[in-house]
Amino acid sequence: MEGVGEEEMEGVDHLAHERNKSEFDVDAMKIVWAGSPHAFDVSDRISKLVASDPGFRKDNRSTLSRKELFKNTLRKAAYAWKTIVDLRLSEEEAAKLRFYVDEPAFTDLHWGMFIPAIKGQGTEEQQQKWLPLAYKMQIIGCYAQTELGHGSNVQGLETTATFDSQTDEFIIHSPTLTSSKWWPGGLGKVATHAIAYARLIVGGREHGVHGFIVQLRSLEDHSPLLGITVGDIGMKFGNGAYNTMDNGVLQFDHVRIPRNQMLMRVSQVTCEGKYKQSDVPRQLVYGTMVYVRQTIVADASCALSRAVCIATRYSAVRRQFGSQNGGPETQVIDYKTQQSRLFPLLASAYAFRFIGEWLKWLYADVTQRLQANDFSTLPEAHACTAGLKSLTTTATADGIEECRKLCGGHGYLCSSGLPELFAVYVPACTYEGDNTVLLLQVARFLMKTVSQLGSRLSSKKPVGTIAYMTRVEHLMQCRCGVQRGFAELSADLVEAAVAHCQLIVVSKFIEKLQQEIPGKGVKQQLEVLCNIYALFLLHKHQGDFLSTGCITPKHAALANDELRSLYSQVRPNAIALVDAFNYTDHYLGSILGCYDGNVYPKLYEAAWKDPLNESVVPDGYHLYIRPLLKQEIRTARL
Ligand SMILES: CC/C=C\C/C=C\C/C=C\C/C=C\CCCCC(=O)SCCNC(=O)CCNC(=O)[C@H](O)C(C)(C)COP(=O)(O)OP(=O)(O)OC[C@H]1O[C@@H](n2cnc3c(N)ncnc32)[C@H](O)[C@@H]1OP(=O)(O)O
Ligand SMILES: Cc1cc2nc3c(=O)[nH]c(=O)nc-3n(C[C@H](O)[C@H](O)[C@H](O)COP(=O)(O)OP(=O)(O)OC[C@H]3O[C@@H](n4cnc5c(N)ncnc54)[C@H](O)[C@@H]3O)c2cc1C
Repeated sequence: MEGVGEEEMEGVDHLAHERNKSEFDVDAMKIVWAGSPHAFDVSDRISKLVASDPGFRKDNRSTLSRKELFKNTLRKAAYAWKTIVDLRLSEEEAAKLRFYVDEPAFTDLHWGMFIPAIKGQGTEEQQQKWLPLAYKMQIIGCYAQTELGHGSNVQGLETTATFDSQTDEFIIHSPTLTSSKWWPGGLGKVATHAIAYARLIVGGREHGVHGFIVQLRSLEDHSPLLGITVGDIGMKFGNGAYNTMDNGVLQFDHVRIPRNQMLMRVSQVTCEGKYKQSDVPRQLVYGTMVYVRQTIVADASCALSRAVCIATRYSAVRRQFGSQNGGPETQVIDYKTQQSRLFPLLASAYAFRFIGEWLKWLYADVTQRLQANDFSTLPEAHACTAGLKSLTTTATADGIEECRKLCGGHGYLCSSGLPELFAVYVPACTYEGDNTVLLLQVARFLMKTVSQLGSRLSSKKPVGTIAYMTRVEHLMQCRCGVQRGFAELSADLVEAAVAHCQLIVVSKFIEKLQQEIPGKGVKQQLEVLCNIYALFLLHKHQGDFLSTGCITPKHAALANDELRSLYSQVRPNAIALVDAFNYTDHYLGSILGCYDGNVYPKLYEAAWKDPLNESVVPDGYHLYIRPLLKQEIRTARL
């Protein structure tokens, strides 16, 4: 291009000088981030497959209407399914392909909730009947629990399921407006079936909330079945964002289903109308939520790492102030304020990755125990998944917004990828359990644990976390010691719950570093990030730590000094640490975060593609602006 300097030419890696500073083996770190060489291979291969296929294009979303956007999402979902079938992708590869397509869609709930609910709460017979249909996508399911009037309070759900022993059926009914199912993803326009949660009534007696498989639409022409009223609940936060998902509203008008469509692993109703509760905790009916919460923690590390990758690369590209004798201005990544905002988020992305790995292990362990009717770790699994889902999604949503601000004005452009990432991600603080409500569950678990174990919550933590453990115990003692009710102290107890979850994240990061971690300099980099995560939180909450007496103001000052030193150690490795996420430019969807750092020409080129620039004189000029300019409207009545 004429007049284009070397610094703006395509094909040049404008971040090469940054990559050359790296002090560790980036390829080895890619394996650590992916979880294993196999996981890296699958992830790398599938992400490139998606990035190279025009059928998965996503750069035009912000210019589509809601109906065009939704139809495009259906096209992509069908295209993804065809790709999976044609290429005979494994379940793992297929899940990765849906992840890298990167568009909220009904498939999230079909694969992420409908199928797990049947696997977790269905009998063997029910699994054998419904799972093959669901795996082949011959039925499309959603998870219909939340209602217009109740979401957090599951036991307050109003939909009824009344057993009719004459016909061996359940009658599913929405008795009130507030009992309308409201929010389930995929429900509005696509799902043919739902796992619907309703109050079970047998012989005039209520037995609490249970799950039922209900067909919603004809498999012939997709029309809603008799007694089913279903639709979309309307536009949501942001323009494109989550509006690719048909979150729906559903009302049942005395819909009849066979008795064998009640999920009966936890409880049963016999054809004689006898209600039987298996000798398993009724909370297993909540099992799908526990499963999704642990996947959401892993998803938090993905979302936060995307935002941090964009902000880190752009912070290395962007120069502002500091020019000496006409030389280049200073890279904003070299400002200590930029580092003190960005690097704790980089450390958090890695911390959440590892806690997500541990939580996946914990969930698998509790699932295995449940199969042997060992329910001993269910309360801890619930508290951990609830608390870590709350902690990581809050930190990630706040972190994505901070990354947008770290990119200055250009961070506010859709082409930065950050507004869309925030808009799609932020409901994670609400769905699968409002984050405060979930922390109250953790607080309840801590109260019970303290009352059972006395002051020491657990001695099973690495030495480096003594301060964190003491902080939790101190916060709990301050609350439990006071003779006031849980409700009165709930705001304080939630703080203790957050402290407990932060203790878990720090201790699992330290445990991760006790493992064999191959690659030159890799473990050293992770140790730096672990220390940043732990010391940043200690600095942020130093009031708590000082009040325990286990650190002094001098310790707090030393911790802050150490943080600055750690930021300096990260600085030369920052670009390599985000390269280790191995995201394609397609998946990042960000000009500011593009791999080659050639930002300005891409920003400029993208601007002219906006539909508003299809004409140099905008529609409306002659009708509204020209009269204004010509003052022909002076007499017009405004
Ligand atoms: C789709 C996902 C795909 C992939 C995932 C990857 C990334 C994510 C990306 C996108 C996600 C896509 C779409 C979003 C999907 C969102 C779907 C939803 O939102 S589904 C609806 C979610 N709804 C909730 O989470 C409701 C929250 N409320 C509750 O869980 C409960 O009401 C409550 C708050 C726990 C209260 O329960 P309850 O009223 O029964 O009573 P108690 O508090 O007294 O508890 C009694 C007793 O039970 C224990 N307990 C409670 N819950 C559980 C549990 N889940 N497991 C085990 N034990 C539980 C509790 O501790 C008490 O024990 P006790 O103290 O008595 O010993
Ligand atoms: C994008 C999106 C997708 C969703 N997908 C699905 C889906 O597929 N299937 C499905 O079933 N649902 C879905 N939901 C619904 C979601 O699960 C609920 O919105 C969520 O559980 C929160 O419940 P709520 O809306 O009733 O909030 P509420 O509980 O009404 O929360 C409102 C406020 O009240 C506070 N509050 C509530 N109870 C207490 C308490 N006991 N103590 C202190 N404070 C309290 C909360 O902290 C919050 O500040 C989705 C929601 C969203 C936003």
